[in-house]
Amino acid sequence: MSDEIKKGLAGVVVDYTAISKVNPETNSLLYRGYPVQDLAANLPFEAVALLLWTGDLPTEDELKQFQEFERAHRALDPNVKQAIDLLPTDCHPMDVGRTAVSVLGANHPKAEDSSPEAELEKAKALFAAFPAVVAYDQRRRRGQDVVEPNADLDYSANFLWMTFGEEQPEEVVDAFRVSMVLYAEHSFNASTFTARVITSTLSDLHSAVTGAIGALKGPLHGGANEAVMHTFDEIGIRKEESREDAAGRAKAWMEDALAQKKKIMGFGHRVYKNGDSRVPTMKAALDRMIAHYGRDEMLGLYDGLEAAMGEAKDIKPNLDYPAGPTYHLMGFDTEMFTPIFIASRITGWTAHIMEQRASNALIRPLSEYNGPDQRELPNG
Ligand SMILES: CC(=O)SCCNC(=O)CCNC(=O)[C@H](O)C(C)(C)COP(=O)(O)OP(=O)(O)OC[C@H]1O[C@@H](n2cnc3c(N)ncnc32)[C@H](O)[C@@H]1OP(=O)(O)O
Ligand SMILES: O=C([O-])CC(=O)C(=O)O
Repeated sequence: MSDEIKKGLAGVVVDYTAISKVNPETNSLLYRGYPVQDLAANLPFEAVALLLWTGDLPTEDELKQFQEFERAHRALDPNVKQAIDLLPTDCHPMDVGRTAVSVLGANHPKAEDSSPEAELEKAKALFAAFPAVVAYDQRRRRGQDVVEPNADLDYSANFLWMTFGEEQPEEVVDAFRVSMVLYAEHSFNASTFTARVITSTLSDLHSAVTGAIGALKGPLHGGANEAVMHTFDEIGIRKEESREDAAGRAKAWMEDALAQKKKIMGFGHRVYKNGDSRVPTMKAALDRMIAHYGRDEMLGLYDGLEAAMGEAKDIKPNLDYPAGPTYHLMGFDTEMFTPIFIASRITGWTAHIMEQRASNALIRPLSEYNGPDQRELPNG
């Protein structure tokens, strides 16, 4: 292999971006210059979405207008419902999310209009429409009907309302909001890069988001939040177990898994090598949910796995590690975790789609051929 080849584009800088700065040296993440922790502590997710799209925090009026828009566009689209109903209830919910975005694109009157105004409008509409897809998909798998949106509730509270058919306590809504802010944007990760590659061919916004969903599904990327829960399930969640006992079992599980050279989902990161900047904020939200639901044994499992991984390999958790158990405690089915990630990352993806389009160059790297030399057909 040539020295020039960078497998997985590791360490390669391919373009500028003004949307977010991931800094592994200072272990920080800025959205448009603002530390993500500050945004998560202070702002509704709708304001963070506007920040990512426009580059600036919205004024009170701009936020209010967007919140009204979001409320007006959040009901499950009848075309989308029809398409979802054709899909088996045992397919992966990421397939449902991918299909829903594709259907929304095919039905959008400005699907082929890539002016900045049309792109922003499409991004906002997708942001508003997607929670109903996740909510309905979880419900139909449980044999339940659609829950109509509740116009008294903001984005995060309504997401939970449409999923569970009940208003959730403030601290649960807040932990969910925090997760949405933290998942929104992370520079040139695999799914965002996918969206930018698709956009670079001058394809449309919904195609780029559909492709990004495909990239997010994999367990090396967004699918890890679901995989973390499978680990917890494999170890066994025993309600009422003491934190210490749960931690002991988790530690033993991890030592065994590492001895078998298994890759443990929810740990490690391509860019952060000394811990993910978002984990402390998400872990604090998880701690609040553990206290709220009285589920100390979950903390034992969490701590036991983290400690054993740290001792054996010094590899730190990534955002998916605390996010998975948080969504579990809230009552989401495990396979819905990555679709929730879509709902959040739609903001980052669409901001990157607009940025790519504004300063486009076709993304088309080179490869070094290592197949057989030129040869002739047997009867040539
Ligand atoms: C929101 C997100 O998308 S965050 C990422 C979510 N993904 C996961 O949690 C999946 C699990 N983690 C991983 O597979 C990796 O850490 C990745 C894909 C995220 C990053 O991978 P890379 O930067 O390519 O690092 P790479 O996979 O080469 O790992 C370097 C070394 O650490 C080890 N390692 C890294 N992560 C893990 C892990 N989760 N479990 C066990 N070993 C690991 C690798 O086996 C490798 O060891 P080696 O040098 O002895 O072969
Ligand atoms: O940056 C990455 O490679 C993956 C990640 O953490 C994200 O997309 O949030």
